[in-house]
Formats: sequence, C-alpha cells, structure tokens
Amino acid sequence: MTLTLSQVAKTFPDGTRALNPTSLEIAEGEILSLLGPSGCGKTTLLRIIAGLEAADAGGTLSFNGEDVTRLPVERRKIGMVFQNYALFPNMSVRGNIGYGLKMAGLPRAEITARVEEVIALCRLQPYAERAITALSGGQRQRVALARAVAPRPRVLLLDEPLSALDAALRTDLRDELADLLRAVGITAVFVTHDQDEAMAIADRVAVMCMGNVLQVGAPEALYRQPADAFVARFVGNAMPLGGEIAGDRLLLDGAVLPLARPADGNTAWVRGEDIALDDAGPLPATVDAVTFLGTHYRIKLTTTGPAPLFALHHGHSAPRPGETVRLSIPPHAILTLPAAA
Ligand SMILES: Nc1ncnc2c1ncn2[C@@H]1O[C@H](COP(=O)(O)OP(=O)(O)OP(=O)(O)O)[C@@H](O)[C@H]1O
Repeated sequence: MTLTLSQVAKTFPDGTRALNPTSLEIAEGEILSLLGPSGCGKTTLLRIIAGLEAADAGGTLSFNGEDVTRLPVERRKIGMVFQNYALFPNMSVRGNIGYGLKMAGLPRAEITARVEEVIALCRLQPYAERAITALSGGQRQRVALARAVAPRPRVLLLDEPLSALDAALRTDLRDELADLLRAVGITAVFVTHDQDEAMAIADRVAVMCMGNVLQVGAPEALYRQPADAFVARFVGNAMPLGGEIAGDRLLLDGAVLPLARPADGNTAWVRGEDIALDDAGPLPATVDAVTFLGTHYRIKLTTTGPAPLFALHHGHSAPRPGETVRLSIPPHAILTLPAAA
C-alpha cells in the first residue's frame, strides 16, 4: 500500500500549529520513521494518518490513490502499536492476537488459521497459551505487533514502541523489530525521538523540527548529506566548529582548516568520529575530560570554537585532562551547511 500525504497540516483549536503543510509519499512495504525532538509534531502526523486527528482543510491523505482524508479511524484499516502495547492482561497470547479478528466477525476457522500464521511469523509458538503477565517486555512487544498485523491492515503505525523497555533490551529489540517488520512486509510508519532506533529500523527517515519535515532520506544519506545544521546535529551529533568560511578554507582563531570545496555563506560542522588527535594537526585544543567507553575514548576538548568538541578516539591510550593536544580533521569530514532556521 502506498501512502500519500499532500499538504497535510494541523492547527489545534487553541491556535497551536503542530504541523505545517507536509507532503510525503511512503512506498508499498516501506518503513518510514518520523524522527525529531519532543513537540516537533511527529505524534500529530501519526494520529492524522490513523484518523485519530483531523487534518486542517486543504490537506489530503490517500491510501493507494483512495482519498481517506475524511474516513473515520475504524474504516481506514490501519494497525497500531502503542508505547505501552495496550494488551489485554487477562487474555492469553492467542486471545490477544485473535481479538480484532473476532470483533470483525470472521468465521472461527479463518480466525484460528490467521492467528496461527501470525504466531509463527512473530516467533511466538512457545508462548501462545501464556498470559500476557507471564511474558517479558520483548515478548509482549512481539504480541502487540502480531495483534496489530493479524487483521491484515493496510498500514501499520507504531508510536515509540520501544520506549517502555530498558536501554539494553531496546537495542536487542530494535533489530528484532526491524526483522519482523520486513518479514511481515507491511507499509509502516514509526515514531521515535531516538536517532539510533530510526536508523536501525527504517528504510527512510523523516527528520522533523517545529512542525516541519526538514529532510527525508535513507539513514546513510541523512548522515552523509544532511540538509542543514539541525539534521546534522540530530542525526550523528555534529558539532559546530565556528570560524569563518573563505572559499575552500575554514578560518578559525589560530588555525586554518582546508575544506573539500568552496562553501561561502555556510557554517562548519564536524562529528566526533572525524576528529583525530594528531601531533602534526593544525588545530590546538585543551583536553577537558576523558571517558573510557570500552571500544573507544570520548575526549572533551576546548578549542577557540563556540562549543566543546567531543572526539571519539580509538587508540590504546588517551591524553589526560589539562594536556594540550593538536587535532586534525580531514577536509571531506567538515560539513558545510546552512545554519538551522
Ligand atoms: N490537543 C492539543 N491541543 C493543543 N496543542 C497540542 C495538542 N496536542 C499536541 N499539541 C501540541 O502540538 C505540538 C506537537 O505535538 P506532538 O505530540 O505531535 O509532538 P511530538 O513530536 O510527538 O512530541 P513527543 O515526542 O513529546 O510526543 C506540541 O507543541 C504540542 O504541545
């Protein structure tokens, strides 16, 4: 199912403009993540797709070319997975998964067959008769997904489905969720404020800020060619270098860094993985703090720039706080971007 949004906007009755006119196309079987900080409008957009919120006049939403803008939620044939899963605790796994099919009045044999099919797809066979209260967080997540896809919805909407889990489990389950969504093969829209989650699960990510979709693209494209400084900060934690761009050089207080190409009028940004400790490097810095993180050190550095830089250092040892070091940044790793709006 292809999902098309054309100039969809939302102003709440109190005047809050939660979503500016937004146009997006989500391809059949594609998993799109809406990524952005709290309050940027991602839940509002998801609720408009669901039919839980009406879009402002002028916008249209269509499923495979059929205009569903005015269709009520119960007739849109969508599946939803919420933060807290909203499972029925006193029902078995099978009971939860079959619930929507029973409500839809499907024949018993058809319900049984579909429930078994979805149980197998979501690898829930060992737990089919268990009560929800006897399942782990990850197993509950799979049941919620199985229940949502059992009635064969046209699109699956997921609202921060991993946020109720602790950090270690979240990492395991985001990979599992990515696998399951692809196994189910459904068009899906996934809301998160966690960049790692968005990148791990989605085919494409829509980065949102203050009611606007700033950029839509595959995770690698967003990381390598962010459209502006907000996207670069939000996807991959780019940090401002300050200074002034003059043609193909970045002029900093006390250092000149070469750029890959001329970029006048822009601002310069760098990511932690691209900053190297290098005795022959052009940029002097003072070490403020060093954190050992197993695979690498995170080194907080002060330069003449507007904000501290955090370098990810993969060496076997690191300088100590208070030491003066020199840094180099390869020209292609200096992002030259329009300042955020
Ligand atoms: N019913 C409402 N009435 C007025 N304003 C609302 C309403 N619902 C949401 N808003 C406002 O609209 C804006 C977008 O909210 P939304 O819930 O879509 O953001 P979000 O990106 O999903 O944030 P979060 O990650 O915190 O859920 C916010 O400023 C919010 O306060």
